[in-house]
Amino acid sequence: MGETLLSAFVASGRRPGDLVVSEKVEERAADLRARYGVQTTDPATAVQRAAVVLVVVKPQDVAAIVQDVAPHVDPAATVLSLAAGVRIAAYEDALADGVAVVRAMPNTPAVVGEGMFGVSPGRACDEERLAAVVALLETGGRVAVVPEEQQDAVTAVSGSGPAYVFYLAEAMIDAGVDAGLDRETARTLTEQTLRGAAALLADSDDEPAELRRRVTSPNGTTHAAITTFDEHGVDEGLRAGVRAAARRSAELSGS
Ligand SMILES: NC(=O)C1=CN([C@@H]2O[C@H](COP(=O)(O)OP(=O)(O)OC[C@H]3O[C@@H](n4cnc5c(N)ncnc54)[C@H](O)[C@@H]3O)[C@@H](O)[C@H]2O)C=CC1
Ligand SMILES: O=C(O)[C@@H]1CCC=N1
Repeated sequence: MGETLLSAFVASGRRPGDLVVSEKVEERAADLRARYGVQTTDPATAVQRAAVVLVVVKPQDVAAIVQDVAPHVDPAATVLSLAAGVRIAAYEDALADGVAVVRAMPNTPAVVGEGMFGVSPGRACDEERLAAVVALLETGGRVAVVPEEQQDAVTAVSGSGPAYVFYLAEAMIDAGVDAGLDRETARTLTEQTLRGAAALLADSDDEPAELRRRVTSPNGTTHAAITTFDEHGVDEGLRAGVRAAARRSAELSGS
């Protein structure tokens, strides 16, 4: 995820010389230097002159790294956490007063500049510092600002959401093969249908139910498919799955 953001920053025109990366696996650090032209150093040195400090390690590694860097973070800096389930208070307790904290839940389409970030500002984060973080993340996709209590819902909808779409894609491709298509053609048809439907949804002010109605001829093929989905409880299953993700997110963040 850190590299995804790094590549988005560089692709959007940020100068590699303005970015400092800390990566403990030296081979990986060398690779990042070679491919992006950034400097790498240890975390405490990396944060010293940083206006924005991104924390993109596994949630269980956050406490140790924040402890390490806390004395070196500029009080005027913003710490942006991308770690799932780690609460703003955990950062605020460890960092000096005045350091702004922003918690963000990314998703993997940021790799292609189409990510969705749900961001929540902490108590020391003013409008100006929040706007700077939003502008930074917009290089990797869209940003929605939500209160921290809604981060479990964001995680369930957009954080895990790409996996739900890939799950649908797997089923559509397999069903296409069962219906007689070769796998490559089934993938092309599925891929472009998902892309086209997503673009239409994004472009339209109409509700998804209305867009669906326009595809559905009376007693036609779409009607046959949707009726079968309903008989199999697909809608109910999806809603239950998203609720389970939100519950799991709450458990993981200890709330
Ligand atoms: N919403 C989503 O779809 C996803 C969210 N994430 C979030 O992003 C965060 C990072 O996850 P990944 O990128 O999958 O983890 P990762 O383990 O692939 O990357 C973390 C990197 O940080 C380095 N690192 C760890 N501790 C370090 C230290 N003390 N000093 C310097 N470098 C250190 C590791 O060597 C590793 O290269 C997680 O907290 C996760 O919640 C990650 C992937 C997907
Ligand atoms: O599956 C997970 O727990 C993480 C958080 C959201 C996406 N991946």
